[in-house]
Amino acid sequence: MAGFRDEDKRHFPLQDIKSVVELFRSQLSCSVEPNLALLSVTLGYIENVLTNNRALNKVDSGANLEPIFPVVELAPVEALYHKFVCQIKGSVDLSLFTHGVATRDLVKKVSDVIWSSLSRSYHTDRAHLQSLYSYLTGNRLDCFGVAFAVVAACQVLGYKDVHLALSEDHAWVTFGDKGAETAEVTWHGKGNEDKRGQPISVGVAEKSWLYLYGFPVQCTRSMEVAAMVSAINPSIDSHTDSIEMASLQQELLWLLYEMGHLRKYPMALGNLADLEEIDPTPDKPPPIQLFHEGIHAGKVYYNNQHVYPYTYLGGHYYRRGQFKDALHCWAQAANVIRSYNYNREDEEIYKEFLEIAHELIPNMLKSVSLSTLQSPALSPASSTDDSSEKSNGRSTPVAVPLSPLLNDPECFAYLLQLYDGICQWEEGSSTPVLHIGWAKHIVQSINSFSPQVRSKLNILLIGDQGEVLKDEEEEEEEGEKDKDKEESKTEEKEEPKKGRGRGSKGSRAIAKGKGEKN
Ligand SMILES: CC1(C)CN=C(N2CCN(c3ncnc4sc(CCF)cc34)CC2)S1
Repeated sequence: MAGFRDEDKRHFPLQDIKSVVELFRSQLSCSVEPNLALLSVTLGYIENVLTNNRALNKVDSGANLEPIFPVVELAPVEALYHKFVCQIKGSVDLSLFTHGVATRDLVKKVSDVIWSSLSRSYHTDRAHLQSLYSYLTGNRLDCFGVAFAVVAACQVLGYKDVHLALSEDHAWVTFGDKGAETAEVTWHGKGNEDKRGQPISVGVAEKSWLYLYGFPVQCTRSMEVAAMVSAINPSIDSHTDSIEMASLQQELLWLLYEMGHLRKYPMALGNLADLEEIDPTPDKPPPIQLFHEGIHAGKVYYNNQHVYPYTYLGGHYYRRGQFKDALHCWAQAANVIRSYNYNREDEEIYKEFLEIAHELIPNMLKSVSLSTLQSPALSPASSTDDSSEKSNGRSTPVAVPLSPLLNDPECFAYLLQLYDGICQWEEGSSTPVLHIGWAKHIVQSINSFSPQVRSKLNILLIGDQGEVLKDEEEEEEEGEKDKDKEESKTEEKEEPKKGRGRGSKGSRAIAKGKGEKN
């Protein structure tokens, strides 16, 4: 694996965002695959300068201290790259391994080399530990960074078959013919024994979200570049982001988007959409389109087993006050999680649903109730008919109608689908999901809706082919008829009830407001 080629060197010294984008463009455009180690060192170097809140790299522009983009010389980047190459080639005796595709022993050996060179103790969940710059200058990597470093090291050793596999909260590698083999190369979460060297099969069999039912993002080299760009962390501290670093990430994600490398990467599309929501780039597709492209990718390439595309969009609608659309997204997210069994390593997605149910939805219900109370039509001071004021000197209490959201049966149906999905997630799981705190919020949320709406609900039974099996009224009418027939009917053996959950032919219920169009 050679270092920077001449056409790459001409971009140095990097002076601004544009020069970094052009370096990435030339690395991604040429016939030889992009050099993961070189690009990761370059990004890590820039991130380190722009997010270290040392005053020295800031120019006092009067109003506030503006960090200036660092000048990145070729020499220090190439020096760090060669340090990586020497360490990897010096630790792996390739004569012990077959040429061509990698073996499990090779992958495990590379993982051991990275693992054993990490510093003894450091906080692994800190920021800026994702790049090879962090590894080479501080011997520290987070769990994603270890997996990425293993893939970059295998690239240095000449193995083109070793690739990064990404779930929504874990990373591992694929290798061998057609990338058919899998191996753990890093740890996951806290207090879990690492399974490095083992294939992924058990996690998939357990139906845990962490392994996405065997539908992870299988990266190409360009998607591994997208992963390192997605992993950029612009935060200087918990309250401040480096504008330059966020802007660099945004422009690199647009480069990758335009080259088609985000097409099968829902989370990177979500990252770009979030950045665009904060600071829109002129003449680019709007965030809403990117979020929907992420959902579409999840459906087309990953059997709709990914949850984050729906919670990315749900968060976007929530922040814009489009609460019905947010509820619909969260119901669809729950519809994905229902097919999994909860496992102790799935805490991240548990926390996601907990925040939706215990913070976002209560805040939403509170805010729509408050806005109704404060709406001009209702506040006595501004009411047109102030006769009540004159007659008894006190305004007569005005019956406060519930906000449209709380009168909308579809919103109520989405709320029920959200909770039903979480309940089904728990069914058959080794670890419980719900506790009494959930019940409190479920009752509070359901009670926020008007009694009328809650009575208007109509459950349509939809078969696996999408046909309407029957709705409640039909069911009631049939119930009447059945009673009449019961006497005459001889006992017949009932069809065994079809199971529920993934892959079963069981019907599913769709809750709609009465009289809704189908
Ligand atoms: C809807 C959300 C809560 C917003 N941000 C989210 N994420 C931020 C970005 N994330 C990611 N973005 C790109 N690629 C990856 S690979 C991976 C698993 C560890 F390797 C995580 C992740 C994780 C999820 S999900």
